[in-house]
Amino acid sequence: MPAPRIKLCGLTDGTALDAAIAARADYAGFNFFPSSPRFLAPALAAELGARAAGRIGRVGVFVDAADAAIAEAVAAAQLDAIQLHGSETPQRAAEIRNRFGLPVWRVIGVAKGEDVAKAAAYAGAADFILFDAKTPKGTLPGGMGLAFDWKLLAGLKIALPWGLAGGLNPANVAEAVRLTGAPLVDAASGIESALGVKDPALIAAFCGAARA
Ligand SMILES: O=C(O)c1ccccc1N[C@@H]1O[C@H](COP(=O)(O)O)[C@@H](O)[C@H]1O
Repeated sequence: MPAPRIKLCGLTDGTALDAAIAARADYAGFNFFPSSPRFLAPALAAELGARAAGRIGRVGVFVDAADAAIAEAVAAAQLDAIQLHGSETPQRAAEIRNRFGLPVWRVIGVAKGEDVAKAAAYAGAADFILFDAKTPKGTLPGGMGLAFDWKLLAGLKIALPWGLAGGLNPANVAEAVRLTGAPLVDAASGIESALGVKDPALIAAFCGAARA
């Protein structure tokens, strides 16, 4: 099984970004959801986006965002892809893809087997599916460190490239990859020493374990 690609999400400072690049992560996630503890304001997004250029892919995370907010972030951070982590329909995902000319990653929240099947509706509308744990109502839609039952992805048949998120950390990512065969893994809180504070040692450990 080839090693998975790695996305490290919610980077908010140059030290964490440099650690992600040094650990050979494939994507840096920049969070543009204002309620997130990992929210990145446009001025800092511009700085990190420029620092990342040509060294790591830049993925912007949005939750039911308006076009104007997406446009501002795309321009500031020079995004390479747009991750939709809200309740965006296939129609809205396709509209965003057409409007911004960037690959769209659609997140599917999983609690039960039937949730996994919802990914099929995004064929032709999104470019990539990211399965993440469904979070409790009234909380953040992601970045909560919650995992779902990875066995729900057993025998997955899907027309789009896909990845796994939700509660991944240096201690469990190897097992998650072994059980699911995920071609990409994504972590936010599992590489932090405190809420919203990325830890370079955990970043290195996560990338090493994901590839082990
Ligand atoms: O990280 C956040 O704060 C966040 C807020 C709103 C939507 C998505 C968010 N993060 C995404 O959720 C996954 C899983 O997070 P975790 O590893 O379980 O903490 C993360 O990789 C981001 O893509």
